[in-house]
Amino acid sequence: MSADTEKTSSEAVKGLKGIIAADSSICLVNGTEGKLLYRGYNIDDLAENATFEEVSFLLLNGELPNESQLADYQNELKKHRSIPAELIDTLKNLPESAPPMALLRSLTSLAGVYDPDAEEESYEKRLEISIKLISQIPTMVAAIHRIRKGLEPVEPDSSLCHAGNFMYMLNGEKPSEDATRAMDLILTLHAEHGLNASTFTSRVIIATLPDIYSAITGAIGALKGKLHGGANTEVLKTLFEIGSIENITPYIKNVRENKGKFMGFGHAVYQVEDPRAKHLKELSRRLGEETGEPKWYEMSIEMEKQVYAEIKRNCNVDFYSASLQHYMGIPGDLFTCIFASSRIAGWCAHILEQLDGNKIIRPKANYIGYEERSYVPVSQR
Ligand SMILES: CC(=O)SCCNC(=O)CCNC(=O)[C@H](O)C(C)(C)COP(=O)(O)OP(=O)(O)OC[C@H]1O[C@@H](n2cnc3c(N)ncnc32)[C@H](O)[C@@H]1OP(=O)(O)O
Ligand SMILES: O=C([O-])CC(=O)C(=O)O
Repeated sequence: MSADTEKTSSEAVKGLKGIIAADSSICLVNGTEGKLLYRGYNIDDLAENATFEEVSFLLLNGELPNESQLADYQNELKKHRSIPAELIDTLKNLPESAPPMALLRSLTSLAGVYDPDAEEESYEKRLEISIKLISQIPTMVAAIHRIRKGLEPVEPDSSLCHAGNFMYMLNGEKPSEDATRAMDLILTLHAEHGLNASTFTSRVIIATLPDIYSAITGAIGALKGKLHGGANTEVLKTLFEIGSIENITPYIKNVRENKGKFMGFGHAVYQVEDPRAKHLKELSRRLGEETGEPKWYEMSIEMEKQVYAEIKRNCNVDFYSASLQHYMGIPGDLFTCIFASSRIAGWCAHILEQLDGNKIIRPKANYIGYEERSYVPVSQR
């Protein structure tokens, strides 16, 4: 009998909640204190002071870069920004109606096919592929955004920083300093979060020793789900569906009566406020004022209050990122792709960590099926 078919009395831990599945020095998520550290640095410090270039370097390498390391890293990111023309050609032939995350998942897989280094196994090459992916996922996302709007993709601009260039490739216009900072903050806050579902997926895949593109393609698939990264898209849909503050109470009643879920609320780890939410909330407030459309922010504030009163769950990172990204002119169905453009840094850091002293990840199921039984020929069933 294989391990899976052995009868066992032990019970499965649903969702593997609380199970320690790896040693990791990348990120601490303290769910009772509401504290998040990337490589020991508090997310509040990073949100206020660091750029995504510094944060992604930190996640990959374990330390913040000094000036010359940062300059080299920025140059490397810039060098890799363009994606193969074949990806653009393929994208133009894929259905425009496909969800952007499905397009991103497909393009990432295809990028691996066109990367001559994809199967390289040295640490140096794997680090280079990681940097390439951190650089190119935003280029893919911007191309997806523009092509489905019937526009040509915009070539990257090497005079712009990572976040500024991302905004530029999305909109075709040089972004303001404020818009660049807003994107930088979103990228910093979403970059890493321990063994969440998509990161765990990336580690499970890389542990079988395929190539990094395979692991990232799988991670994008996991992030797409609405219980994970896909929740931000659902939050904006919810706000639009509710439409005004007066409709929040009946909406909540309806969700409860139908045993539904409040998207952007609850968390597998945080029992207190998600430490990232306040940063997104404050920026959403500011942009709501600046755009003269404070309604979505104000509705979010009221939702937060009423949902907490109803289910005693705080909002998570996906909640205020919805109104915020809406104010930034990003369409709702692209939000999860923006999330992926950030979380790629965490995924790659975990992939490199997993490969250092790798062991295949293979838990065991508590078999609850039939005892052994005899095959019955089809004519006798
Ligand atoms: C980047 C991220 O991935 S952050 C999370 C993004 N996802 C969402 O916002 C989707 C809505 N939230 C949820 O579905 C959940 O809170 C999750 C998936 C995030 C966490 O799930 P769990 O770890 O099971 O959380 P928890 O133990 O608190 O949930 C227990 C019960 O509380 C209730 N609950 C938790 N969150 C919610 C919610 N948002 N709305 C309604 N009820 C909820 C449910 O009854 C849940 O049981 P169920 O999942 O069987 O329906
Ligand atoms: O950690 C989790 O379970 C979900 C996640 O990715 C995040 O909150 O950023």
